[in-house]
Amino acid sequence: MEKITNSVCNVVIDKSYRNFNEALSIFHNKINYNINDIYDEILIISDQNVYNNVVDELVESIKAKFIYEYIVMPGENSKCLDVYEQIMNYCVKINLSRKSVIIAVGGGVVGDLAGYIASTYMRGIDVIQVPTSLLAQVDSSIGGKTGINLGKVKNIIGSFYQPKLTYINVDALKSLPQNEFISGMAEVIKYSIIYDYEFLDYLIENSEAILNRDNECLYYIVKKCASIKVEVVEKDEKEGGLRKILNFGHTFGHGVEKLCNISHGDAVNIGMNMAFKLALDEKLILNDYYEKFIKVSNLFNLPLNFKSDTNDYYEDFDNDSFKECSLDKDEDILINEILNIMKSDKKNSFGKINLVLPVKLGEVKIIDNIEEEKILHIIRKCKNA
Ligand SMILES: O=C(O)C(=O)C[C@@H](O)[C@H](O)[C@H](O)COP(=O)(O)O
Ligand SMILES: [Zn+2]
Repeated sequence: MEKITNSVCNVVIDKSYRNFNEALSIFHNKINYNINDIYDEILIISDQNVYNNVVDELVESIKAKFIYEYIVMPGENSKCLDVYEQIMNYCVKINLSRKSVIIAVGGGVVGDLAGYIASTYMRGIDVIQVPTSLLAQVDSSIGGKTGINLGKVKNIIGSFYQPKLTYINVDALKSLPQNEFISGMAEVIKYSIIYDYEFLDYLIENSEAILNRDNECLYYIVKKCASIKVEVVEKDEKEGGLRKILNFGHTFGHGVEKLCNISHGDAVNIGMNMAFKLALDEKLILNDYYEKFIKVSNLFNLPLNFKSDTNDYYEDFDNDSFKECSLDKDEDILINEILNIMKSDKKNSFGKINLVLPVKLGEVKIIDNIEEEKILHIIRKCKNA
């Protein structure tokens, strides 16, 4: 069991769920900790996929007297106001109090949703994150970003609300479907580009072992990413400046994610590719660095370009005339819509799009003066024919 902690974040990395109570006791300064003395009720929020694999084992190790479960449908659609309201009603029904705790067991969707419920129920009750996907273990369960989507706008409703504890069982990664694991690797690669160039070499050299989910490699990458994240979050908890680097690939990525129905990690990788291309055009980096990004993306089978499913896309428009557009026009509408989503990004202010671009090996910078035409050009270049 490994503890990564500072004034803002409390993270424990483990290899099973057996030490959950011990991990929690560290942060409550108690010995022989009994969860029933601290919390009157526990609500576990999870999704159907995770529930079948993980929840029983965890519940057994928690040994709580009053434990409830709320299981949502897997997938991004659960991060919405309707599901939020349903869970809030459930919290009221079971009498969750200010001395209760919500435990989020699952991937990014469950963590963001449960975190937001905890931060708003009775003006805030404790939340513990138990991330089970790679993406959640290395990123979304740490640092206190919570949120839900509103229509096509990702995480536009939310709060900064730190979990009491993020308890990571690396062994849970063994049972993930391969596409989900790979998608999480995009966030792992992100850390190497924003903070630790040597880590990029590690990922390239160990790609096979990582893909085979070698125990040591998994532990190493989760620890490395979690350590970077807690360091950045401690310095800038509310994303006034430095924390924006964790959003590398996300400004472009959120647009693609929403319009093309792809996973968060895949969209982030495409978004990072766009940011690299723009940095090249702006002569901020050399081609060799970009080639290395392409190499690592290929090794992990991560996408660099997006394909649009125009049928899905047009379902959201009332105006029938869109459906009669020529292919070129269709594409232009889609590309402009990605730009519109980028304009609603939370990093922006004073009408300027803030982009996180690579500027040196393992270093990125926030740049806010790129003309829209250049951004559109990059989006166009990354659209598969
Ligand atoms: O923790 C952060 O800060 C991040 O930006 C991490 C991102 O990987 C994560 O996807 C985050 O939820 C995106 O946040 P948003 O502020 O762009 O909605
Ligand atoms: Zn992300």
